[in-house]
Amino acid sequence: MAATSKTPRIQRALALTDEGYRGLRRAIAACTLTNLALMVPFALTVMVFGAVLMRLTGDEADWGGLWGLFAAGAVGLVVVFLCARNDYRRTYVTAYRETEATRMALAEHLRRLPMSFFNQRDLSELTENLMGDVSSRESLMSSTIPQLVASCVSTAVVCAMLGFFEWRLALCVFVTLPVALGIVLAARQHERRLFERQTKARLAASAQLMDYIEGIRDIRACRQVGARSKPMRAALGTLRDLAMKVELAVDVCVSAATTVLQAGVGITVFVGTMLLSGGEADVLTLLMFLLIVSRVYGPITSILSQLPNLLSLSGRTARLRALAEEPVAAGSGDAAGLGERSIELRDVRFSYDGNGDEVLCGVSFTMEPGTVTALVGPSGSGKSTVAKLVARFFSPSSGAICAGGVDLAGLDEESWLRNVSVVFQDVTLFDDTVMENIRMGRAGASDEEVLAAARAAHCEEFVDRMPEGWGTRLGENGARLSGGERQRISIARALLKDAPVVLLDEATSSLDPENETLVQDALSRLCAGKTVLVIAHRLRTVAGADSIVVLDRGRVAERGTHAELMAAGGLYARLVRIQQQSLGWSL
Ligand SMILES: Nc1ncnc2c1ncn2[C@@H]1O[C@H](COP(=O)(O)OP(=O)(O)OP(=O)(O)O)[C@@H](O)[C@H]1O
Repeated sequence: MAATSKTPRIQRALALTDEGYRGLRRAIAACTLTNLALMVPFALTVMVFGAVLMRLTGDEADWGGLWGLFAAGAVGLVVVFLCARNDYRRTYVTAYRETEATRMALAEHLRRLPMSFFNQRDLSELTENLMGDVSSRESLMSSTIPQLVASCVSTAVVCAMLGFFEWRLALCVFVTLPVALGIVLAARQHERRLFERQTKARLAASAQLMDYIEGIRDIRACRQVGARSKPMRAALGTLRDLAMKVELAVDVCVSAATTVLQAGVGITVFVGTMLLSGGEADVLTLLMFLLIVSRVYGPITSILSQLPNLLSLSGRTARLRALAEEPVAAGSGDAAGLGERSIELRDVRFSYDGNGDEVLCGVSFTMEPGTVTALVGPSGSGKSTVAKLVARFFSPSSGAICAGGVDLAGLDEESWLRNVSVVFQDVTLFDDTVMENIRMGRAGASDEEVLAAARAAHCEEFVDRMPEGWGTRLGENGARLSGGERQRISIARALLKDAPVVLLDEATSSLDPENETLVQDALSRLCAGKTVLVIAHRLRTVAGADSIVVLDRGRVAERGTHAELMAAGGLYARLVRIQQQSLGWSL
């Protein structure tokens, strides 16, 4: 969907795919054809009307010709039906297909963006982009743009035909059109600003709603129902006020333009009567013009009422374009085999917002292949951030993380991630079956392999209690699972993936002591012979690590084995002592 310099302007303006742009052109042609075909029955009606009028005024009517006109009318109706069917297929089918293609392309593009992008963007904003903005474009593609262009073409044809009959009356019919258009165009800047404010207010309101719904449990627990609903009420109030302002502005503008346009009827009657009384036009011509005026003003009025929406589309498509053109994560190198080599952090610095406070300030250490490195330190010292950088979810602001001497920044993100199994604190689950949620660890794994991994992670015990066992759907983000059950699913995924690098961030923090012992056993099997980075607050679980790195405020404070660090009597020894005192255990 990303545009190039050769992309036609309209395609770029509407953020269309190549196929969508071709479809839109075909839809416009089909719609124009329908509008022109619709003129045939109308022209025949005028001709029949003329013939009947001749009979009424005493002239000899040509009945044979009249029957011919009726027959042509019947054929015309069939042609109109066929054109309308083709028109429907082209416009609606094209719009719906393009909507689907755009959403899929954007979702796929989002998947390839660096994680830092999601740190700066709200989920509700992205949802609005993918659903609201694309839907608005769909409705304009299906029910506005083709009809608008077709109406302009057919109006121009009618204008030329009328000019051929009687140019002065034709001028009267259309003299008000430029003024009406001018009113709509003059108001567009004001309306565009209002539309933009309305979009911002909608985003703010949906962010407030999402916050409120996600936090409902805590709001109730803290008895904050009234207080927390205030910002949501304010955001919804702003949205309501802006919606009314937009409606009012559009309505006033369209009503004024339509009234000016309709004045053309009065002008046509006035000038027509003058011409008739002066003998410069006959009754038939005047009646024909009045008939036609009523026919052409309908589509023009609908164009005028649709124009404000069309003019507001530019803001929405600009957001779609910006999203589609967001640069994907850099690096394309193949990471095959690098997971089996040593992983080295070289003076890594990192801040989440790119230029704010540094979370890591020059971290350096090496993880040898097949060894366990434990990362410990006070809360907020940057342990999880290191794990995320090794997984390449983010890239260091400076310094480098190298596998086998190759900088991860130059590698294709997905290629590197094939080397890495992660079990993090926050487990993401999908609204799918237990089986498929575990199979995410390795797409294409057989049912037997999935079940073996699940059993090794001790998932069986809670899955057996579920109504449909392994086929039970987990609900949105695994809503029906406890924290410990979610972690066991995550461990099962990692076991199934069986990658050479394993990142464990508080992998057993939500488990009770009995389950923790069982899962530790599964984790030992997962980690055997792998390069492991383990983060755990309970220091006894990392005492056996080959190397322990102690982080403090984004810096490596100490490094060594458990015995060395205890002997050194530094931060690690102090943390161990505090835990011993609070938990009453000893090593
Ligand atoms: N997505 C984020 N955006 C901005 N800042 C973040 C983000 N994630 C973490 N931080 C900040 O980075 C710092 C380090 O966080 P990190 O999660 O790495 O610490 P940690 O040592 O793993 O903490 P804990 O032991 O409590 O899990 C913290 O000050 C935190 O507020």
